[in-house]
Amino acid sequence: MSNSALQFKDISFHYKNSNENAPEQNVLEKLSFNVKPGEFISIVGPSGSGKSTLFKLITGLEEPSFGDILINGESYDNRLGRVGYMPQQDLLMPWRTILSNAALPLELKGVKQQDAHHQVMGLLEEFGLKGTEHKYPSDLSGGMRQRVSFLRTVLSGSNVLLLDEPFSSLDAITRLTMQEWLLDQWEKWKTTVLFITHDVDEALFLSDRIFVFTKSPVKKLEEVNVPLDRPRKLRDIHHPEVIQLKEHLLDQLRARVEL
Ligand SMILES: Nc1ncnc2c1ncn2[C@@H]1O[C@H](COP(=O)(O)OP(=O)(O)OP(=O)(O)O)[C@@H](O)[C@H]1O
Repeated sequence: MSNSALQFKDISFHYKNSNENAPEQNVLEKLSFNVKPGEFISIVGPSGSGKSTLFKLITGLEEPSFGDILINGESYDNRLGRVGYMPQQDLLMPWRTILSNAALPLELKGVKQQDAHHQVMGLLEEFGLKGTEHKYPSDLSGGMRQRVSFLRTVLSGSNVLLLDEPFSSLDAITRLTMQEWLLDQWEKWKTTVLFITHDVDEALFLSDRIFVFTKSPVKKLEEVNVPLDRPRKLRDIHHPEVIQLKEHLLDQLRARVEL
């Protein structure tokens, strides 16, 4: 097994400009980093700093202008479908039951509907969704819908999951419950997670490392290691060392916003 779940080697990227005479502005420039299997990485940075662009490159929706992206040590001509992606909004289909929503990635991979449903039924309890199989998305709370969305992402079968601000639309209490729930799930499935968030507390509670996008274009990755053991409790982020780290992160982010 490769000791890298995701590797960026000298990645540069710019969006094509509709005005051919305008200079091309790199969003990422010769960016390199390595994520080890099983790591939980959060990405924080102000609006427009390139977080979503990073995800678009990993999923293969965009191609780098230079450099190489490796998933589990391999470089692919087409990365689409190689990683699991969970968007900010759950994107569940309102006309499909929870069972058939969750089974969708399996069916897309060619698994027979009956087998896909059987597999999902075996997982609903573990995802805190027991008894919801015949309900519709509108019958569920926001937190439960995000659990279905996460189940769907896990069923993509990839060991690398990209989660794009998955809890940002939830109320504060549900959000905290979901953060603890996500850590339990991550420990259970032993996946590698990249998690975009605007919430520094959330990043500190969840992550092994935090990537901070401060300068544009993103060249060298600013990163911090979170000095907390696992399993974690929410109160752990009030540890003096973590509070100091939070101040440091906020200073970095403020410096960028004031540019
Ligand atoms: N499709 C596109 N075409 C041209 N420029 C784009 C496109 N998408 C994003 N950009 C630009 O690329 C830069 C990075 O944008 P990106 O969406 O990656 O930032 P972000 O950190 O995810 O922001 P947010 O937190 O608001 O989602 C910004 O300057 C943005 O305007």
